[in-house]
Formats: sequence, C-alpha cells, structure tokens
Amino acid sequence: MTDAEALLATWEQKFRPHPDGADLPAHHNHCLGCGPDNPHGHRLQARRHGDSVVASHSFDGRHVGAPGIVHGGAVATVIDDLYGFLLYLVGTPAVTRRLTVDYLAPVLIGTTYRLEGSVTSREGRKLFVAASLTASDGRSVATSTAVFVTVGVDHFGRCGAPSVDD
Ligand SMILES: CCCCC/C=C\C/C=C\C/C=C\C/C=C\CCCC(=O)SCCNC(=O)CCNC(=O)[C@H](O)C(C)(C)COP(=O)(O)OP(=O)(O)OC[C@H]1O[C@@H](n2cnc3c(N)ncnc32)[C@H](O)[C@@H]1OP(=O)(O)O
Repeated sequence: MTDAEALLATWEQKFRPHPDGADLPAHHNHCLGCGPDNPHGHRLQARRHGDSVVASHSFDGRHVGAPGIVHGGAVATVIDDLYGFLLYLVGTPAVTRRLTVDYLAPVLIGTTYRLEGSVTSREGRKLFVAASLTASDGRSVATSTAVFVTVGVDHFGRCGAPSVDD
C-alpha cells in the first residue's frame, strides 16, 4: 500500500457517525487548517454540535496582516477548514468550489472567537454551507457562505500526496 493509499484508508474511517458533542478528527496531521504536525497551521479543533460544527479558536502572530489584526486569508483558511469538519457529519468527501467571507469587524490576534458552521441546503452534488465567527461579547466579526461539491475518495488519489506521511 502506498502512503497515499494508507492515508485515504484512515481518512475514510473518519466519516463514521460522530456523537453529538464529540471532538472531530483532524483531516490529516499536516492539514494547514487542523493538522497538529503542521508548523504553519492553525490547529483548529472542532466538535459536533447537533447538525453543526463549532470551534473555539484564536489566531497567533504567524497569522498577522495589519498590525494586531488577523490576515483575511488566514480567517478564510480557518473557515474553509471548519467546513471540512462539517463533511464528517454529511458523510461524504467534498471540496470547496466557492468560498465567500464578509469581514464585518477586525479579527484580533490572541483573541478567542467562536466558530459555527452548518449545511444550509443540498442540491445533487452541491452542498451550500454557512459559517460565522463570533466574539465573546456576541458580536459577529465574520460571516461566510460556500459551495462544496461532493467527490469520490479517488479525487484525492488522482491528486497525489507528495509530502503527507500519515
Ligand atoms: C492522495 C492524497 C490524499 C489526501 C486526502 C486526505 C485527506 C483529505 C482531506 C481533506 C479533504 C476534504 C476536506 C477537508 C479538508 C479541508 C477543508 C478545506 C477544503 C478544501 O480546501 S478543498 C481544496 C480546494 N478546492 C479544490 O481543490 C476544488 C477544485 N475544483 C475541482 O476539483 C472541481 O471544480 C470540482 C471537483 C469541485 C467540480 O468539478 P466537476 O467537474 O466534478 O463538477 P462540475 O464542475 O460539473 O460541478 C458540479 C456541480 O456543481 C455546480 N457548481 C460548480 N461551481 C458552482 C458554484 N460556484 N456555485 C454553485 N454551483 C456550482 C455545477 O453547476 C454542477 O452542478 P450540476 O451537477 O447541477 O450541473
């Protein structure tokens, strides 16, 4: 079995049912959004909350854009990865086809935010999803919508796995 095949085998198991409140597994150890072994990563940790996924997350100095403010691309990365956790609940792999983010207020380095994402509708292979990033005082600092398109696991096999070792 190649490294890529071994990875895909472990990944398929992550689509088993997850009980409400359960911590959800990283997509893989080097995932930019959630992998624990990626030194550049966000190490997002998400859990199931009913039909949604939620996370408590803070950005650090690696993610700065304007001084003190998180780079918008870093915010988009974390939201995109949150949607990736939602796929465990949907039960099928999918990839981001379209991602929009409304940046409503500065996201601050070293401040903890609550993320929540859910599926709003599904049409054939298209999953329409939405997410929010909320400050501790309840202010919404970013909202997002995205379109994911379901793919077979073979999609990832076709793309190869040049530097992923688990
Ligand atoms: C061997 C290595 C293994 C590694 C894998 C291990 C682990 C995997 C880990 C994670 C993977 C999954 C998620 C979790 C991870 C992180 C979360 C972040 C997710 C990402 O970071 S993921 C990367 C970025 N992402 C891409 O890399 C996608 C590139 N792209 C494509 O690969 C193709 O583009 C594809 C496959 C998407 C579609 O291609 P296609 O040819 O299969 O399908 P087509 O284009 O026909 O669209 C189908 C239907 O969607 C409709 N449609 C299209 N666009 C629309 C839009 N904007 N709005 C509304 N509807 C739209 C069409 O209208 C049609 O609808 P209809 O069927 O009704 O006509």
